[in-house]
Order: sequence, then structure tokens, then C-alpha cells
Amino acid sequence: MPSTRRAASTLMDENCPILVSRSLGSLDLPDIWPTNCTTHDFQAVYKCFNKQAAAIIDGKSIAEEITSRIACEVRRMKESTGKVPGLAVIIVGQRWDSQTYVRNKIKACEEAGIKSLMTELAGNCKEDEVVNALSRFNKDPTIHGILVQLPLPQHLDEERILNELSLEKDVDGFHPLNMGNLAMRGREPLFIPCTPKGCIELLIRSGVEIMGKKAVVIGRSNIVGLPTSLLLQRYHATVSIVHAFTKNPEQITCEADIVVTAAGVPNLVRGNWLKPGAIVIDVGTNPIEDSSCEHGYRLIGDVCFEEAVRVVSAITPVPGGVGPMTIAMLLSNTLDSAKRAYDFT
Ligand SMILES: NC(=O)C1=CN([C@@H]2O[C@H](COP(=O)(O)OP(=O)(O)OC[C@H]3O[C@@H](n4cnc5c(N)ncnc54)[C@H](OP(=O)(O)O)[C@@H]3O)[C@@H](O)[C@H]2O)C=CC1
Ligand SMILES: Nc1nc(=O)c2c([nH]1)NC[C@@H]1CN(c3ccc(C(=O)N[C@@H](CCC(=O)O)C(=O)O)cc3)C=[N+]21
Repeated sequence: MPSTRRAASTLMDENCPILVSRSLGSLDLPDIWPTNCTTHDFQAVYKCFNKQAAAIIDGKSIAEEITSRIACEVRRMKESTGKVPGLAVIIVGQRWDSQTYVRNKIKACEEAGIKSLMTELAGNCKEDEVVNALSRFNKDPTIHGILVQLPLPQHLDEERILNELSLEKDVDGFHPLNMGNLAMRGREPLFIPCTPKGCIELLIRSGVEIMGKKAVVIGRSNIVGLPTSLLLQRYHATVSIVHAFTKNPEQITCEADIVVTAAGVPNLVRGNWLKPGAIVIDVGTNPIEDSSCEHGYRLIGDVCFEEAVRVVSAITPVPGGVGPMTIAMLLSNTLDSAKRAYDFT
């Protein structure tokens, strides 16, 4: 059983903040985790499978708990200011996976009482149409977060489009200034990218101490791998990054206490890549054909789950691990943004 259990079982009180990960402001100081701020329902963190060594970190129920706390905050905000947070989503083209993710995000907004607007543009639209939609949302005072669903079609210049996004509404945390501030010591980004923030939240809620641990991040993309490695460093892990050109990735990975995988390669990480007792956060969300499933496919992660559960002490499942947390963090960033806009605490 991971040492994580002891810390996670320390019950938290009703006044715990929505997220247990602290503001980045004090991250240059040694970390002392608040003992009263883990999950109040230990069962929500781990679902244990019979005869498996590893605890399964239940991201879905943790995300539900966070979302219900956000909903309470939104109600409190509405009662006191008459306003609610607003999120705008821009989606270009008909990719089925993007459509699903965006639908899930809009549904989560409804659950939390957050207003959502969506602009859908044709896959062959002009760059200016995307920029115009962005500019409208930038100016709309009822919108506090804007998300441009990625990837964009090839003909669109992602860099130019993301540069247009108002820094104060960049709830994805992808703006270069947000990313730069995340990377630099002593600086604080306005928003932390949702998936990396969700990974850290899962680690902390599972009672995992990050400080001083060896962490390996597989993948270095702007949206997951890179910000995750920066964030883990902020929490004082010693971080190695594995990417497509890394030689002998298994040798690096098997030394890690914490492994975060975001490669998009199904079953890349085998049981023998992992150190016994390690904690694994599997971000990978890969569709594989399966005629027995409703839509003819199912989702699996980057980690060979069946092998990993016999080696590690805790692991996130796919689906039901990081994915729902990404959405919960999007709501959290949107709420924070609205609080800033209305000076509401
Ligand atoms: N659950 C969630 O909330 C989210 C899940 N995802 C999922 O996470 C995965 C990664 O997404 P994203 O970061 O956008 O993907 P990208 O394709 O942008 O990046 C993939 C990264 O993985 C590296 N990589 C690819 N193949 C290998 C390999 N064989 N060995 C080691 N490294 C490798 C690449 O290296 P290099 O840089 O050298 O090319 C690259 O840095 C996908 O499955 C995606 O669906 C993404 C976002 C959110
Ligand atoms: N601007 C932008 N911001 C993003 O945050 C962003 C993006 N673009 N492009 C694509 C990736 C991917 N991503 C996911 C979000 C939720 C799940 C999710 O909810 N997954 C569920 C399963 C969903 C299903 O059943 O299809 C789960 O893992 O349990 C997965 C992946 C956000 N991304």
C-alpha cells in the first residue's frame, strides 16, 4: 500500500478550499502540505481492485467532488454579485474526439452553473473568422474564460490565433506569457494549464509527496508534457523528460517514483518500465478499435494497465482518471477568472 494512504486518510474539514494544490505564489518555499486538506472521502480517492497490488486513483469521483464545490462557489457568487462565470469555446471542424471533449466541457459548465457559449466554425474557415470570434469573446464582459479547442486544422496558424487570446481569459494557460511565468522562478502565471493542474491535484489528493521525488514525464507537448514538467519542478520534484528521440526510455522511467505519461501511444509503458511502488498518472487517451463497444472503439492510456497494476502502488485508469480532472480544472480556472474580474473573494 502506498505511503500515500496514510496522508490521504487524514480527514479534511468542511472548510477545505476547492483545490488542495496551493497557489503557486509560495512555491519557491519548501512545501508543507496542509494536513487537513486532503479528500474528505477516502473512498473517493482509491478504488481498490481485488488481488491487485496497486490502488486505482479515481479521477472521476474526485472531479465530481471538485465540480460540486465549484457549483457551491458559483451559487455564492451569484447571490452576492448577481453574476456567474462564463466560458466560451471555439471549435473548428468536425473531429469526433474534439466534438466529444467540447460536449463534455459544456455539460460540466451546466452542472456547475457556469454560463457557456460555443462558436462552431467550418473546418475550411479562414483564420480571420477564428480571430474575429476570439476578439468578440475577448470584449464580452460576461465571458471570463476562452478555450480554442486544439488541434486546429493544418491551414490555420495556431500560434497567431492563441496570441490573440486575452491573457486574463486564457483559462487553458496556453498563452506564451502564462507558460513563461509558469517556467520562471518567482513568477506566477494567471492560469495553470488544466491537464497538468489536474495531475498535480490527483497526486496531492492521493497523499503523494512530490518534493524530492524523482519524476519522469513522457511527452513534451505545449499542452501537457512541458507544463507538467514545469509544474512538477515547482513542487520540487527532480524531473526527467522522455520524448520520441529519447534513447532507452525504459531505463530512465524505471528509476522514477512518479511517472506521468502523455505520449499518445497505446501501451507504450510496460510493466518492466516501472519501479515497484511507483505512482503512475496516465494522461494518454487513445482510441483503439473494439467491435464489442458501443461506438466500435474504446479508450486506453499510454500505460499497459494490466501489467502496471502488478508493479506500482497507485495508478490512474483511462477512462476515469485524468480526463475528468482536466474538465474540473477548466471550471476551476474559469471560476478564478470570474472572481478576479468581479473582485469577489
Ligand atoms: N486526459 C486528458 O485530459 C488529456 C489527454 N491527452 C492525451 O495525451 C496524449 C498526449 O497528448 P499531446 O501532448 O497533446 O500529444 P502530442 O502528440 O502533442 O505530444 C506527444 C508527445 O509525446 C512524445 N512521444 C511520442 N511518441 C513517443 C514515444 N514512442 N516515446 C516517447 N515519447 C513519445 C512526443 O515526442 P516529440 O516531442 O519528440 O515528438 C511528444 O512530445 C494523447 O493521447 C492525448 O489524447 C491530451 C490532453 C488532455
Ligand atoms: N484547448 C484545448 N484544451 C484542452 O484541454 C484540450 C484540447 N484543446 N484538445 C484536446 C485535449 C484532450 N482533452 C481531454 C479532455 C477531457 C477528456 C476526458 O474527459 N476523457 C474522459 C473520457 C471521454 C470519452 O469518453 O470520450 C476520461 O478519460 O474519462 C479527455 C481529453 C483536452 N484537451
